[in-house]
Amino acid sequence: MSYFSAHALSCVFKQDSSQQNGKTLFSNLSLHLERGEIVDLTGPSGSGKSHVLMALALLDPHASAKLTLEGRDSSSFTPESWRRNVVYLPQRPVLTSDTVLDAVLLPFGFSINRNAKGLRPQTAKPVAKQIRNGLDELGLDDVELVRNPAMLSVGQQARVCLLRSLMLQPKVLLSDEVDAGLDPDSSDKVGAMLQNAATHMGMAVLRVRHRNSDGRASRILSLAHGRLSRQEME
Ligand SMILES: Nc1ncnc2c1ncn2[C@@H]1O[C@H](COP(=O)(O)OP(=O)(O)OP(=O)(O)O)[C@@H](O)[C@H]1O
Repeated sequence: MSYFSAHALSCVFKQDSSQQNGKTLFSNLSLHLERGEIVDLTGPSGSGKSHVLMALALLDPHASAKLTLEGRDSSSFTPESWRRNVVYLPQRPVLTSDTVLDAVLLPFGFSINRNAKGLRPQTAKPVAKQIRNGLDELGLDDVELVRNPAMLSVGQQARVCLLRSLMLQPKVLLSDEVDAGLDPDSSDKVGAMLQNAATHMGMAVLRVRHRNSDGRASRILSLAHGRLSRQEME
């Protein structure tokens, strides 16, 4: 039994209200991820990689699939609890909070800014320290916790979003080109942090990447013309 599996993974854009004559982006794909495994997903632009990831997180209304996590069918989860376990990290960073700190804490439903209500100071300090350390590890040591995320570059925002996703400690992380616009050193830091999460937390990571292999993935899958195939490792 695989840690995470997808069968009959399909994405069809319906053209009319009768739900007939749709455009099929992909159909009947299968994939699996083992605990603590990093797998890369490559393929031409527009081949549907993002839609695969969104389908796995039950975020794509055009997609259908039979999904299991640790042997449990996705239908036995609420969509919310599935998405707490299977987190999609989108290609375009979305940070709406006023500070980097609040942006990272947003999914936890609390704030430790000046008007903090929900978190006791003895909890707030270690969490802020953990976020600080995470940002430093990702090469964001010059980004203050009080900085407005809108003032960050896209590559910086992407790494803040990555840290936020990792702090949720999902069982599966679906990472959509998080290192796309980064220099090689920053990209390596992102890879190292994902590897750390896989090794020490057992997180299964599926990464959409256009870069050359960084040696961290155990398998590389390629999506092209609606088909998923395993690529030879270099
Ligand atoms: N409503 C729609 N109707 C028909 N086709 C659509 C629709 N929405 C998206 N598509 C198609 O889906 C594809 C985009 O898929 P996706 O964004 O998953 O690709 P990708 O492989 O992640 O691309 P990239 O590498 O450029 O990010 C495109 O081919 C686009 O034409």
